[in-house]
This record gives sequence, structure tokens and C-alpha cells, in this order.
Amino acid sequence: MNTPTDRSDLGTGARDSGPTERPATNDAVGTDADALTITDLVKRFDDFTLEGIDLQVPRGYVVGLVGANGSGKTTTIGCALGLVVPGSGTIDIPPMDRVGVVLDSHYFVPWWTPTSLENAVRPFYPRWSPERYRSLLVRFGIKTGTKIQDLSRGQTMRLQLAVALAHDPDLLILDEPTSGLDPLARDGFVDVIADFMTDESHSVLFSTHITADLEKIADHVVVLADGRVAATASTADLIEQYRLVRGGPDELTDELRATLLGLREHPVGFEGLARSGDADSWGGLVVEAPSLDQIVVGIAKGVAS
Ligand SMILES: Nc1ncnc2c1ncn2[C@@H]1O[C@H](COP(=O)(O)OP(=O)(O)OP(=O)(O)O)[C@@H](O)[C@H]1O
Repeated sequence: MNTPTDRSDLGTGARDSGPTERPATNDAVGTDADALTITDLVKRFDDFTLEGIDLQVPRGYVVGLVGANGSGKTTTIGCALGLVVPGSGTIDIPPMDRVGVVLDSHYFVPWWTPTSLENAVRPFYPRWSPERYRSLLVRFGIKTGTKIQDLSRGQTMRLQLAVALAHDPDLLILDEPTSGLDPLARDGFVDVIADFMTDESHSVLFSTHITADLEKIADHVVVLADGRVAATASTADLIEQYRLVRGGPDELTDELRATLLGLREHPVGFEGLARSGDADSWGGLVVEAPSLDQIVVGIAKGVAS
């Protein structure tokens, strides 16, 4: 994990003009400093469009990808991994034997065991370490002889992580990896990612709804809303850029109503997200530092309204 100072360009907001139609390729378009570069990615489904996504994962960084259900996180990751065919855009990603993947739904044969799984996947990974695999299984409390269909969802996510790390990847791509885990297991999962990041050449793209996990580990956050990049910044900057504003019913002026993101009114007052500069100029209101979760919700509601 890094303390980035000058990488405010990790993603850009959605573009005004339409994207240039060109085929998605794996040609190198990023810099050597980037482990993953997605440029101007477009994917159209009948009822949804991923619109001009730009996103970089610099080497040595953990980038969190957050957004509401259906905002396009899995589609973005699917395009990056070649599981979804993009409409246009460019994707620069390392060879797949150098990318570790944990997906929301796993691809394992249910009646295999962790041992038979190892035998099946190991030939594809020149850097596979049986010792690392076994030690991760022990760390995760997974027995080598248990059928995958008999593992809990949380154990299956951890088995995916063990496979991903056993082949010594440079880049980890994680799609909702902690969604089935209890708080203790989530902590353990995040600790394993932190260990992985002690090597400065490693990088992680981490999609999640559980922003508390990102606050612990992500250097940068990219917020997707309705198929577009709605915000991108270092985690600390993002929290610094916004304020949570609260007040009584009589204090909700037209200016506030027009300015606050994700405005929520209730019988005893209102709550909404404001840019720090705006919030600092409003006297008399309760102004607090928001959590990452409150920022994501505010931005998502702001885009939707
Ligand atoms: N194969 C498909 N055909 C048609 N629509 C699709 C397909 N895959 C995804 N979509 C649509 O694309 C949109 C974005 O889905 P996606 O899974 O990328 O979102 P997400 O942010 O990962 O959501 P969640 O947090 O719920 O997993 C959704 O409206 C979904 O219905």
C-alpha cells in the first residue's frame, strides 16, 4: 500500500462526448508504472451501458472499486479479465498467469477437493507454490480433502484467494471477495491482502460494497454510478473532499436543497453530502467528516437524481 500524492488521475469522470469506437485490445496503453489500465471502456447491454470507463491500478497500489448494485463493477472487471467482450476501449493487463482472481461466483467443479483443484490448475501457472497453497489453506481453515460443494460461501471465497496467491501473481483482481464473510473472516481476508502488498511490485483492484474494508486497505477509490466513473481520488482525499451536513427542518434552504448530494429528509430534519468548501461556508449546521460509505451513497444518489 502506498501513500499516493500525485495520482489524482486514476480515473476520470464520464465523458461528455461519445467514446471513439475502436476494438478493445490488450495492447499496452498504460505506463510501466501501472499494473492495469482501462481506457475509454464501453459495453452496451439492452438496459445498461458502461460508458467510457477510465481506470488505472498503479503498481504498488490497492484501488477500490465501489458503487451501488448494478453500477457496472462486475462488468468492468469482466471486461478487464476477458470474460465479457467489450464494445470498445483498451485494456492493458498482465498475462493471465500473473493475475490472481477472486470472483463473486467461483468457477470450481463442485465435487473437486482443494487437492484435486490444485492438480487441475497448477500446470497453468509456472510460479505455482504448493507450500504457499497449503499454508494458505491452513491459515483459512480449509481441509485439503473436503469437497468444494461442502464448503461455505466464505470458505469458497478464501479457497479462491488461496489459488490466486499460490501462483504468485503481480496483480490481484477481487470482485466482492468479502461479501460472504463474517467480520472476523473479513479482517483475516484483508490481512492477507495487506501481506500481499508488502511486496511493492504487487497491485490490487478490489470491488466491494463493504467500504469499511476499503478504508483499511485501499490507497485509491473509484466510485461507479450508473455505468460511469462518478468520482475518483485517494481514499484520504475523497473523505477530505466531502462533508456530511445535518440540520433541522427550518434550516433546509433552496440553496441547500440544490447543493446537497443524496439529500434525506426526515421528521426532525435533513442530512446530505456537500463538497467541503461549500459546507464550510454554512454556519449553524452540523458538519461532520463522512465515512466512505456515506460518500458512496451520497454520490450514487446524486447521480441517480
Ligand atoms: N450479460 C448481461 N446481459 C444483459 N445485461 C447485463 C449482463 N450483465 C450485466 N448486465 C447488466 O449490467 C448492469 C451492471 O451489472 P454489474 O453486474 O456490472 O453491476 P455491479 O455493479 O457489479 O452490481 P452488483 O454490485 O449488484 O454485483 C446491470 O443492470 C445488469 O443487469
